[in-house]
Amino acid sequence: MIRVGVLGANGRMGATVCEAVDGAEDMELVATVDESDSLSTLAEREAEVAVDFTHPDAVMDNLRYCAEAGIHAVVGTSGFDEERLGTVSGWARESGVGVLVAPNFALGAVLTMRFAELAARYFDTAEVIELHHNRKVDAPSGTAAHTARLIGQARAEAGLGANPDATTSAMPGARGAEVAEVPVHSVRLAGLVAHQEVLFGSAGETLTIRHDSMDRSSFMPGVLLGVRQVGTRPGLTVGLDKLMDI
Ligand SMILES: NC(=O)C1=CN([C@@H]2O[C@H](COP(=O)(O)OP(=O)(O)OC[C@H]3O[C@@H](n4cnc5c(N)ncnc54)[C@H](OP(=O)(O)O)[C@@H]3O)[C@@H](O)[C@H]2O)C=CC1
Ligand SMILES: O=C(O)C1=N[C@H](C(=O)O)C[C@H](O)C1
Repeated sequence: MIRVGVLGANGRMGATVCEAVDGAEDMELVATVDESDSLSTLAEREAEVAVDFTHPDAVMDNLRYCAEAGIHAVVGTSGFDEERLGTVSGWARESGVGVLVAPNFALGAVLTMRFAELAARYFDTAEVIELHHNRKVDAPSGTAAHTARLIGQARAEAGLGANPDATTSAMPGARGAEVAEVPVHSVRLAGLVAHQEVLFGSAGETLTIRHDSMDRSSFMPGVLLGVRQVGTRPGLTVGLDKLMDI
């Protein structure tokens, strides 16, 4: 049995993770932690793996605690850039724990990112539109930022320059945020869960890759896979694709 603690247990994702861990035959939910609880609960209850779905402002303190306490971590919380990943990688290396940071745990979203990475070199222009529920605190989504970075890297490796774009006059925000020179547009709408479109265009053709999470259960197989494997992967792993052989 893997002893699991959940950080952000009362949140939308945390509550769903608690149910999924409870229902997994090879896991035991030993600790639930929210903002008013002490992180030391994790060590007191001898958690082996902590799952973090909290807030970009909280996740770094949580991960430093887990590394110091020798607890592996599966992280879904957004807000990771290269600097944060470097810091977490250092903590994981020093302590010997495994840390999995996954921008998105839904299988279809992981495939979307991989397909986008493959397609990027073949098209002149690329843009990302992400659509989420209106309670989401950050924009753009971690998934969209990660997708844009993968596209930007693939374009650079293929020797493509910036998106050709004749816009010389635009209202602030009209062309979205730029991540790795890829425009990223964020929609926030009551009723949505998590959705993304990656659009590619060249002369005479476009390619649209779309993924929809209609329910938070879509993230659970990926989270449980992460919990099962993180202890066998010391150091930092970024992206669920590394555990899926794609
Ligand atoms: N990688 C993936 O597949 C997915 C990632 N996410 C990401 O997960 C994160 C959480 O999303 P969601 O569940 O919708 O958000 P919620 O706001 O519903 O949940 C966050 C929870 O974390 C709690 N919290 C805040 N600070 C701390 C802290 N220091 N220690 C412990 N708990 C804390 C909050 O408590 P309180 O409300 O009292 O502040 C709240 O219960 C976001 O960053 C989101 O982008 C979401 C879905 C999928
Ligand atoms: O806040 C959410 O809901 C989600 N957050 C993650 C992100 O920022 O990419 C993953 C998914 O899009 C749902």
